[in-house]
Amino acid sequence: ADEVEELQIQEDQVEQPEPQQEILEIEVEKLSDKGEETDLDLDLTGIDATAKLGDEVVLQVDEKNNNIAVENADRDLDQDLESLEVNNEIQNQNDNQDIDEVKTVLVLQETELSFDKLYLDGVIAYEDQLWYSCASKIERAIKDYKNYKSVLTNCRLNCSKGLRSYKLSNLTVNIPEYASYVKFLTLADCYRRCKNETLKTHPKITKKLETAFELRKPYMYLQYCNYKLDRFSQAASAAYTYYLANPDDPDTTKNIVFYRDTVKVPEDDFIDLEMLPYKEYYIRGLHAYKTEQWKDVIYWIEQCLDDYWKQDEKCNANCDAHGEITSHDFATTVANLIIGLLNCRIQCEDKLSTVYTEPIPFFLRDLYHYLQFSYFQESEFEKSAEVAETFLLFSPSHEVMEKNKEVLQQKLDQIHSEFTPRQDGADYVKRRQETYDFMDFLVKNYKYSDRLDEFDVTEEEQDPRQSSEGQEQTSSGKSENWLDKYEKLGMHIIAKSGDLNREERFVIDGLLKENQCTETLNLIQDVIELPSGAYEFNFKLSQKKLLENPSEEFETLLRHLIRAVEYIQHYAQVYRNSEITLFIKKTSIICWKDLEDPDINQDCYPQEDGSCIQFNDFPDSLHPDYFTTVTYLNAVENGDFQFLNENGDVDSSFGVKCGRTVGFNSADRLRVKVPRKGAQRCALVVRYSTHMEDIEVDLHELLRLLHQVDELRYNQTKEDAAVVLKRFEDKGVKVIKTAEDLKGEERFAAEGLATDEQCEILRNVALLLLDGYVQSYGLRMLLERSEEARLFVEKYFNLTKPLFFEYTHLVCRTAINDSNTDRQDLSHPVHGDNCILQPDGTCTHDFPAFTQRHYSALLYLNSDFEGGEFFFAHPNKTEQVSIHPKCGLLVGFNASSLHGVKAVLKGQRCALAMWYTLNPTFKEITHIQARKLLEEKEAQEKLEKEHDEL
Ligand SMILES: O=C(O)CCC(=O)C(=O)O
Ligand SMILES: [Fe+2]
Repeated sequence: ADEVEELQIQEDQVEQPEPQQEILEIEVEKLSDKGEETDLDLDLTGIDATAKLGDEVVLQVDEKNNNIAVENADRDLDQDLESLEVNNEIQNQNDNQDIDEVKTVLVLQETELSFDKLYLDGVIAYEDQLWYSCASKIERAIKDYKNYKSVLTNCRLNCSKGLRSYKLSNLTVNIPEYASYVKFLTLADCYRRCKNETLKTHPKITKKLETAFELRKPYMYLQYCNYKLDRFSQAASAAYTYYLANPDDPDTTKNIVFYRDTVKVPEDDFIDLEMLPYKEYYIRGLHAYKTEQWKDVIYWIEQCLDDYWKQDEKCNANCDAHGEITSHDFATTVANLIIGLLNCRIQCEDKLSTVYTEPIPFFLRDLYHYLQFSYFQESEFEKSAEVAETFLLFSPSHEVMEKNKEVLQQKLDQIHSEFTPRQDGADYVKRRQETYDFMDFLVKNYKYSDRLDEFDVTEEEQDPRQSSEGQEQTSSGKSENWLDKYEKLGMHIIAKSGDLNREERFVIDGLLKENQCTETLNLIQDVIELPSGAYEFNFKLSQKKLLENPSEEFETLLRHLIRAVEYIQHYAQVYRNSEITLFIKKTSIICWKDLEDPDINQDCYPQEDGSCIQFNDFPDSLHPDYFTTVTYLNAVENGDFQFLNENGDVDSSFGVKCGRTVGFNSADRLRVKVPRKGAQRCALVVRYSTHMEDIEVDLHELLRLLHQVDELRYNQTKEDAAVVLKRFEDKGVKVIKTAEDLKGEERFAAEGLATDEQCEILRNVALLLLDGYVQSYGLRMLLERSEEARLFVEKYFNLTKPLFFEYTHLVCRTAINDSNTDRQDLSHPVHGDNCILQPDGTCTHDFPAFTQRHYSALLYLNSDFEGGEFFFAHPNKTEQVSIHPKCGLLVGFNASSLHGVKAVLKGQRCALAMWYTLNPTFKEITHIQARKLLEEKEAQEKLEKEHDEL
C-alpha cells in the first residue's frame, strides 16, 4: 500500500506542458463569384485524356459526355500533344503477348513540360475559363515544382555528405590558396552535375516565379478552378493551403468561411496540401495528448521528431541558396554569403516551428516535454528520463522539468546521477549553439562595420514606382523607406547614432499620442516595488489582473499596450537596419518616483529598467545581442535621461515627455534622473534579444488569455442575423439601396437609423464636443446610435465574427462661403478607408494605411445643406453613384471601397463616421471609456436628482 501512495503523490508533481492551440482567424464575406456561370454544356463524345504525366492513356472509344472531357479535348490535349510522343507501335515487344489484347497506347512522356510552363498554361486556362484544364495544369505545376525543389535539396545534401562521386576530386594543387578553393569547386561541380542528371524538367525560373510558388500562389488558382468544377473539398483544401502562407489575405479567409459555412465542407477536409509529415504527426500527437492517449502521443511525437530532423537537415542545406551578392570583391562576397547562410540557418527553427501561420514558441523543445510526460504515464521511466535530460539541454534549469527530473531520479533510484540525453537532440543543441556563437562573433566584429560598405553597391537602380509599392528591396533601401513612412506618421527622429556617439542609439518623438500615454498610465495601478525604490508593472501582473478582474476596459488597454510594444519593436528593428530579428524579451512599465528613503540611490546610477547600479558594474563593451527601447509616458521636469561616457560624465541628455523614445544597446551606460518630490516618471521599457529562446513567455501567455476572453465574450453575444434584421425592420429600418444599386460589393444605404429628434441631439453633441462638454443624454444617444449602426452592419453583411468599433467620430463640415455654389472640388477626396490609392488606381493595403479597418459606416444627421454628396468612385476617381445625406440614413460599405465627399456648397453637413474592425486587437478604447463615463455620469445625475427632490 505504501508504494501505491508514493506513486500517486509523485505523479501529481509532474506538470504537463500546455498544448498549443491555433484557431483560424477568419473574416467573413461571401465568395465573390465573378460573373455568371459560364460552364459549357456541350453534349459531345470526347476522349478521356485526364491522365497525368507518365500515365498510360488508353484511347477510349466509349461514349463519354461530360464537359470536362470535352474541354480537355478542346484545348488541353491540343497543347499537350506537342509534347506527347504518340506511341502507335503495337505493344508486342513482349513476344508472349496475346494479339487480341493489343491496344493502341498513348504514352505521355515526361518531356518538356516543367512547372514554369504548366503554371503559365494553367493561368491562361483560368483566364479562358477552362476550369478543368486550369486545375490539372496547376496541379501538375505544383507537383513538378515540388519535384524540382526536392531534387535541388537532395543534390545539395548528397554532395555535401560526399554521397556522390566528385569528378574534380582528383584535382591536386600545391599552392595553399588554390587548395582552399578546391573544396568549393568540387562541391559546385557535384551539385551542377547532380542537378543535370536528376532533374526531369528544365524550368526557366525567375525570382518572381519562385516567389509565387513559395507564397503558394498556384493554390489560389487551383482553389478557384476546383470551385468552378464543384470539387468543393479540393477547393477548400487549396484555399486553406493558400491561407496558411497568406493569413492576411482577406479574400482567402472569406472563401474559407464560404466553404465551411455555405458549402458545408467538413472541418477535416481542409487539408494543408503542403504540409510536411512532421507537422501532421505533431497534430496527431497533440490530439492524443489532449485525449490522454499516452501510447499514441509517444508514437506520433517520436515520428514527428524523426521527420523533424530530416526537414531540419534539408532546411539547412537549402540555405546554400540564401546569400546575396552585393559586392564585386571576392572575399567580401564570400563573407556576405556566409553571413546570409548562417542567418538562414538560424531561421530554420522558426520556419519549422510554424505549423500553422505563426511559429509555435519552443516547438522543438516541447516535443520532448510531451514525450517526457507520456513516457512517465506509461511508466517507461528510463525513456522519460532520457527525454527530460534532452529537454534540459534546450532550457537548462527549466523549473518544471527540473522538478520532473527529480521525480524521475527518485523513481529510478539514481538520486544524484545525471541521465543521458538523446544523441540527436544533443547534437542539434550543440550545432545550434555553435551557429549562434559564430554569428554573434561575426555580428560583433564584422557585421557592425557594415555601414563602411555603403559605397560598395552593385544593385541596379531601383525602379522608384516599384519601391513605392513595397516590392522587395535591398535591406538598407527597405529600412530607409520604413523610416520615411514613420516620419510621415509623425515619428520624428531627433537624434541618431551619428549625433549620439554610439552606433545604435536613437531618440525619436511621437511614438505614442497623448491619449495613448494617459491610457497606458491608467494600467499601472497594481505595481510591485523594486529594491531600488522604482515601481514596475509587467505582463505577468496583468495576467493576474485579467484573471481576477476581467474588465473590458483593462483588456482593451492591454491590447493597446501590446500593439504599442509591437510598433516600437518594429521601429527599433528597422532602425538597427539589421537582418537579425529582435525578439521581445521583457516588457515592463517602470516608474521612478521621488524616493522616501534618501539612502537608496546615493551612490548608484538609476537605470531605465528600474535597477540602480554601481558605475563599475556597467559592462565594458556593448553586447550585440541585447537592445532596449524606452518610451516615456509623461513629461517630467528634471527627470532627464542621460547617456554617459567611459568616465561616467554625461555624454548627451534629454528631457522626457509622452511618446519620446530612446533606443540603445542594453549594455550602454546611462543614468536616469529621479524626479523631484511628488512627481513620477513612467516609461514603457522593452528589452530585446536576438535569441529566440529569450522570447517573453508572459506576453504569449497574455495573448492566449486575451484570445480566450474574446471567444468567451463572443459566444455569449452571438445572435442570428435574420432575427436581428427582422427586429430592425420592425423598428422601421429599411434598406433603400443595395450593393447592386450602389455598383459594388458590400455596400448598402438604409434609412430609419435615427429619428429627427435623435439627429438633432447628436448634432448638438457634435457642436458641444468642441467645448469638451457633453451631457449624459447626448453621450447616451451617441453610444446608442453608434451601437445600432454597428449591429446593423454586422448583421446586414452577415458577418460570422463580431465587428468592433475601431474609430468613431462626429463631424460637421460647413460651407466655406455660402454664396460660392459652383465649386467642383471635393470636401473629402476619393479614398479607401483602409488602403492607399495609388496613381494606377490600385489601393494598397500597406503600412501606414489603417489596414485594420474592415468596414465603414456613416450615419447622417441632416439634409438641409447643398452639395456634400457622398459618392462611390471608380479607380480613376470618377464618380460611380452618389447619395445625398439625410437624417437617419446609414451608408455602410467595405472599407476598401473607394469613395469621397463633394464640397459642401451651402450650410452645414453633420455625420457620425464609424470605422469597424474584425480584429479585437484594434478595439476602440474611447468607446469603452465613454460607456464607463456614461455610467458614472448617470449615477451622479441620479444622485443629484434625488438630492434636489429631497
Ligand atoms: O462624410 C462622409 O460622407 C464620408 C467621410 C469619409 O469618407 C471619411 O472620413 O473617411
Ligand atoms: Fe472614408
